Amino acid sequence: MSGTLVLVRHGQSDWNLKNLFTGWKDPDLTPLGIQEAETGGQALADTGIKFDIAFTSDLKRAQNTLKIVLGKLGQPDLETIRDQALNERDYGDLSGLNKDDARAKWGEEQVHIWRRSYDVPPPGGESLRDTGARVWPYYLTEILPRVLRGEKVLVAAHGNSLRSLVMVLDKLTKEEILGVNLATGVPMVYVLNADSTVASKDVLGDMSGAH
Ligand SMILES: O=C(O)[C@@H](CO)OP(=O)(O)O
Repeated sequence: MSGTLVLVRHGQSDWNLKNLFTGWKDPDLTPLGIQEAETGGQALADTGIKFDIAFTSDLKRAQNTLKIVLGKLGQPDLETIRDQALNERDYGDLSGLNKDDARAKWGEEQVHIWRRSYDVPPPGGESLRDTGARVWPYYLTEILPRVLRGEKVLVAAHGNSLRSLVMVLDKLTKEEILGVNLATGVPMVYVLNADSTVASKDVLGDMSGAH
């Protein structure tokens, strides 16, 4: 039996708009972020999918994205599990700083390494590997068993917490994950085989503008 796993990054947040490192801070969606969640939700609704359960983080930009998507799906009361295991990567001392100011201070390359490398943590924060070390066990114990039972599972979370999952699902190397950026509000539909490998991946939107 194979199940379906849909991953969606939250719509644009207020701090995405202000170009601030966010991490575990808790800004809400902007009007554009609301629109992005609506567009992603509509794209999912158009596939005719009905979910058995949803997961989200402890942060309101992901929770509110999920709420909007579930509204579009006509499943506003779907059972939802919230867990901080799915939170964004903790940006440590960079949280709240402007990304361009950080580039001016530490250099373009260093900031890119902090943002996108696999194993270099930002000062006082989590590397992608550290993030994966909490996301992946949660996925294995709470999410994957349901997918393998044939359920359809929706996960609304964050750019880097989802990159840590995508890295493993798509079998990407440390070098390959450096170039991966997830667009806000664009659902990724994975169908998994019974052995938990990926049978197919369908991206319902445009990832090319993500940065
Ligand atoms: O600020 C953050 O928490 C993340 C996601 O918006 O930023 P980045 O894309 O730089 O990892």
